[in-house]
Amino acid sequence: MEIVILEDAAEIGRVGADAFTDLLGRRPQAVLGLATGSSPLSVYDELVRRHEQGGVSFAQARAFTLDEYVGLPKDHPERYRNVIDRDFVDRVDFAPDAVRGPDGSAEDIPAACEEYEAAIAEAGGVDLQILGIGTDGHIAFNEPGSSLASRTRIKTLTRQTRIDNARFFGDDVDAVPTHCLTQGLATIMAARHVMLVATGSGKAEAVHHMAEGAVSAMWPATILQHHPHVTVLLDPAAAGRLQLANYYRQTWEAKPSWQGV
Ligand SMILES: N[C@@H]1[C@@H](O)[C@H](O)[C@@H](COP(=O)(O)O)O[C@@H]1O
Repeated sequence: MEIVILEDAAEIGRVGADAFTDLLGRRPQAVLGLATGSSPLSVYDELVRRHEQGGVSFAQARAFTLDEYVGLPKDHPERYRNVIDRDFVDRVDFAPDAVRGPDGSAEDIPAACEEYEAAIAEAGGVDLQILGIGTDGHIAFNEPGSSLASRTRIKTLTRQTRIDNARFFGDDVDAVPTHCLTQGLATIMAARHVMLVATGSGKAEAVHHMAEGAVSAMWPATILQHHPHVTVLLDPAAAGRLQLANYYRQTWEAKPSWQGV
């Protein structure tokens, strides 16, 4: 796991966008994994800026999103599919239907989850997956206790996650759906490169467990310790509880400039 402690969200945006730009330069048909939430926004904003300047195109790429609330109407502004369209997809040049997400309004939920897994596999798997992390160490919506071998499925959201996300639902925790569909931990682990972004002191404990704690379903992001290519982009506040922070800083400073994340 490569831990990179950067100055602020703007620098995270630049380093994160470099990984996408390099990949799409080498492989325009790359398969991307997109995440909703505030953490990836600086990366998306930087990619949009580069796209507008002609520096990167998504026209041949495909993408899969991580998760979706169950039961929100298609036009609900907080439906994750609408959020990712607004935050990123509609601001660049993806082809129509190039971006897919789990179908939270499917009548047959288990069949929709199986189909989603099959679609990712058929596309050849995800080349680069961007991720945020929850304050309790969840990734996508894999809450504590999730099977480390899980695949796309329906999950019940924890009270904490519903409280964390109530800010998007007029601060009304009861308006936050109780269930979601989410890629499983094994689905995420199959991505060839995982890039996790975290900012702010609220994420410091989860980040410490993820990078330096014991691998456990209680902190689902710890499964990433078993992944061969993970890049973690942090601001100093999110890195605030890392025991090896000085070592991570030295490693990044000593990295040859030609070598990307
Ligand atoms: N399902 C999403 C996660 O994918 C996201 O990582 C997390 C943190 O969100 P934020 O980046 O806004 O802190 O929130 C939600 O629970």
